[in-house]
Amino acid sequence: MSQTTEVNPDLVMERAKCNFNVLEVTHLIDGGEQNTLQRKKIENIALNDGAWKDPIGEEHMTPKEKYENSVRKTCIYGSIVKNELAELSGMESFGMNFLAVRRTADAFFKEVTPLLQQFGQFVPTILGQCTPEQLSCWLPKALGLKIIGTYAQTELGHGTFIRGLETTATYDPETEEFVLHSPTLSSYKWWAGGLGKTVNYCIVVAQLYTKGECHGTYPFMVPIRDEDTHMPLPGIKVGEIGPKMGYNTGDNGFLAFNNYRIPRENMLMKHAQVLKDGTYVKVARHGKLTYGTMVFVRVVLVSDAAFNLAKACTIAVRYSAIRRQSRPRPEEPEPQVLDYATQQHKLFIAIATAHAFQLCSVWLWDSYNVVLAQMKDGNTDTLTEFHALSSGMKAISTSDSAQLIEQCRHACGGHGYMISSGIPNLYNYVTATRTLEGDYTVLLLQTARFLVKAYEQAEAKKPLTPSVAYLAHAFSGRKTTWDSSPDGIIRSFQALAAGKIAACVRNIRKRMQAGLSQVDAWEMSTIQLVAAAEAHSRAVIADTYRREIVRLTANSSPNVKAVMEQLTILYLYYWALERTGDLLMYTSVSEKDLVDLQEAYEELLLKIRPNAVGLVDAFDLRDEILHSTLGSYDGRVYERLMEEALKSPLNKEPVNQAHFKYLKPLIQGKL
Ligand SMILES: CCCCCCCC/C=C\CCCCCCCCCCC/C=C/C(=O)SCCNC(=O)CCNC(=O)[C@H](O)C(C)(C)COP(=O)(O)OP(=O)(O)OC[C@H]1O[C@@H](n2cnc3c(N)ncnc32)[C@H](O)[C@@H]1OP(=O)(O)O
Ligand SMILES: Cc1cc2nc3c(=O)[nH]c(=O)nc-3n(C[C@H](O)[C@H](O)[C@H](O)COP(=O)(O)OP(=O)(O)OC[C@H]3O[C@@H](n4cnc5c(N)ncnc54)[C@H](O)[C@@H]3O)c2cc1C
Repeated sequence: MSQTTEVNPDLVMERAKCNFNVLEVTHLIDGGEQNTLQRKKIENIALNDGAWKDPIGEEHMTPKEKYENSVRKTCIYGSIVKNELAELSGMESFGMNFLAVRRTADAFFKEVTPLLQQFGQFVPTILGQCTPEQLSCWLPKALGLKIIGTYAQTELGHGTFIRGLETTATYDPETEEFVLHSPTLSSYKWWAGGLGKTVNYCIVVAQLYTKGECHGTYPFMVPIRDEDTHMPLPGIKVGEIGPKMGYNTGDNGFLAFNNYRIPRENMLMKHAQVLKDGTYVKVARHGKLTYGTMVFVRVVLVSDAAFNLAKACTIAVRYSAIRRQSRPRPEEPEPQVLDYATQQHKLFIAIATAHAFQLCSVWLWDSYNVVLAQMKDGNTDTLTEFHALSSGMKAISTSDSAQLIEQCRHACGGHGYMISSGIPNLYNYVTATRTLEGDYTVLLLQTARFLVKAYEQAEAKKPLTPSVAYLAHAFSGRKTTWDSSPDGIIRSFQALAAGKIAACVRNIRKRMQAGLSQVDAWEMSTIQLVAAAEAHSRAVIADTYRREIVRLTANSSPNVKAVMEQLTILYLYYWALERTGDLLMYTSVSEKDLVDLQEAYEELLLKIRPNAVGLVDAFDLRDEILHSTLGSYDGRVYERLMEEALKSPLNKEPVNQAHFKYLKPLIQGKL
């Protein structure tokens, strides 16, 4: 935690008020004291020297300067953390070092590094899609940054619908090569991070053709730039796609092929092979194993959502503690805005949600490792459920985080709109994660597919997998009894998920009986299917959060236990109150129960209030990582805002030339 000599007196007072051991909660969030120590060690090594600091604020740079500055910092950061990056050589070991490296990277990059995809997708695809020989050839090069790569799947015309990709990879047995071709403008690869200017290699997803037959999409390792001159290779057209809402230091690019040849060995052949004579051999037992990188990144994005939300609430809570506004009691000074119940309503759910997503991400990661281990033994049975689970969690966590980060901006009033508050960059980053790696709606519809099948299993009294075991109770014919205990509320969330899934199934059947095809009946029901998948995912998140907190605080000190319990209950009450209509429909909840619940929620806000600053301090986010005038540990908000204002290039001269060039002639009536 960064310390300065002068700390805003309101923050000093808040920290004195906090009744729990902040460090104990930090350990809990990090997954143990050892992890905290290791994270801090990496942060200290990376951040204590400062050579990476921006010469001028990045927001004042041109796009070209921003990009070049980001590459500069990437190289400094890469040299500092190269040992930690090597840890990636086994996906299972994606542990604390990797998370600490990802977290510390944010001190260097307010937006993103052009090498994000090198570690977020390129290396994971090599790990997940290569044969052992390919792995030993490419993995050391990628980890050692001898080759720099990205993952180019999305095209101008298709992102969601992978089977609709148009880029072709046609095998030529004469030369034992694949010929990559982009037949149309819509087939141009589009979006891949780092592709515009940075990478020299690219994993390209293309339709595989051999012996005149198309076998679907597969990944190919494709050199696109000369390893010495960095010039695009003949047959390659590559460039950057232009300014975006965020990710502007990430040089997302486009790429097209003109009958471009690569050796046969460059098809990533873990799941299917093309033999020298062009024979296609399918190895995988599950049809979607080539989608593996997406599953991996979706899991990572849940932890990313938690981390970025933690940053936003640290900023907004600290700022709300030092910001004083209005005078409800004329005889008293202006209160801290954090004392307003409406402000607490905006912010405490953000803290609880950051905890919920953090714990769910660890649980999801552990479940993923179980699935990977089973797949190593040839068993892909659990992949479908895991795909449904990770799709739903990715959709909800990225979407809720973006919305809550925006809520944190609202909580910071006008100053939250300043780039220097740190919140706009956070929002721009996180809101993109709702779309990338599978759009929100599209992923929830994947979850819904699984839920409808699970419902049919339950109906037929067949065994159910753990995440949908609650469906077994969906056929009692009675409404679930409302009970405002934590377990009772979770049961109600499950009941309303079950009720919504049942309604979808009924609707689909009714529409099919009325003569619609299965596809049309499904399509007509998709609004409800998305709502059902959302309800299911929320029930899983609420249940996991509650279970994990109970488990992790079993030996905690009483005050830590109490405040963690308060946050989980706040989370449950908040979502119950957000879904009162659904609860009335699917449970026995009464009007009085809901009035009581609202009152209990408001009382809970008051209980959490004295610990609010302590709770965000426990996220232990260094000022360098927060990049915020409003959220620094010392709370010197107004001084920092003024310092940043003075850095504006417009303040470098007393009068701007535009005055003489345009305004003066206008004022003088000469225009
Ligand atoms: C030098 C030092 C510098 C250091 C700096 C380092 C700092 C950083 C450190 C570390 C990095 C950490 C990383 C952090 C964060 C990572 C961010 C990375 C950036 C990401 C940028 C974005 C990238 C992208 O977006 S890549 C493109 C992603 N694209 C998509 O996601 C497309 C979405 N579409 C789909 O997934 C599919 O098309 C579909 C699922 C919607 C439909 O597929 P389709 O084939 O049509 O399937 P369908 O016929 O509908 O059948 C569905 C059945 O298939 C099953 N199924 C579908 N998908 C899967 C799956 N993945 N797994 C298993 N099963 C699947 C499904 O269940 C259906 O089964 P059923 O039985 O038939 O019902
Ligand atoms: C910042 C950023 C970085 C990216 N990085 C990469 C990268 O490195 N590599 C890469 O390959 N790609 C990358 N992408 C692309 C990303 O994966 C796609 O944008 C994403 O998968 C969404 O696909 P789309 O753009 O085709 O959206 P579309 O599918 O065109 O979505 C448009 C709308 O249609 C809806 N829709 C689409 N299909 C359906 C359906 N079946 N049912 C109901 N509604 C539907 C969606 O919900 C959405 O509202 C990146 C994107 C962004 C924004």
